[in-house]
Amino acid sequence: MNLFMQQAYREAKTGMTAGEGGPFGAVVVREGKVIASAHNIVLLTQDSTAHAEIVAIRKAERLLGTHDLSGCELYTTSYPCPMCLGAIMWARISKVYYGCTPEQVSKIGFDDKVFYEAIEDPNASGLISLEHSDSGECLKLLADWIKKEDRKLY
Ligand SMILES: Nc1nc2[nH]cnc2c(=O)[nH]1
Repeated sequence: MNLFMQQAYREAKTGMTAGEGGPFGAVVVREGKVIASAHNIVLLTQDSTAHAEIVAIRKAERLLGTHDLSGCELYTTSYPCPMCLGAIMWARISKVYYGCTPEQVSKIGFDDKVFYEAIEDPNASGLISLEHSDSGECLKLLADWIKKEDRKLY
């Protein structure tokens, strides 16, 4: 096994053995060096967003003092769920190595694949209702932002 994937694997094993979360680990690497590694801590922290990839990204960003992880790679023991894939893209990580597939993860009861299917048409999924509301007022925020001279896009 690749050394970075080995570290992600050990993270996953440690986390699940301790009862901190599901069997998932992730490592952020830059120029061949580990910047941060983490495992899923959803159960430990009672935080549904504390997936291995998100925790690793947060640690790496805190350590490097930036929200921009371009040039970094991510090793994760399973294919990222839709939330993590979004976080990975927001962090500008452009290379991901994954171990298990969403199909394999779904076989042990996690909903990663279900959510991927729902995202294609959330309102038709039966899982969630998304309703457009107060658009005029909210649009003012965007107008204010575009007028803000010191705005920083990320
Ligand atoms: N890739 C991945 N899938 C998950 N599904 C539930 N939790 C996780 C996680 O931490 N990582």
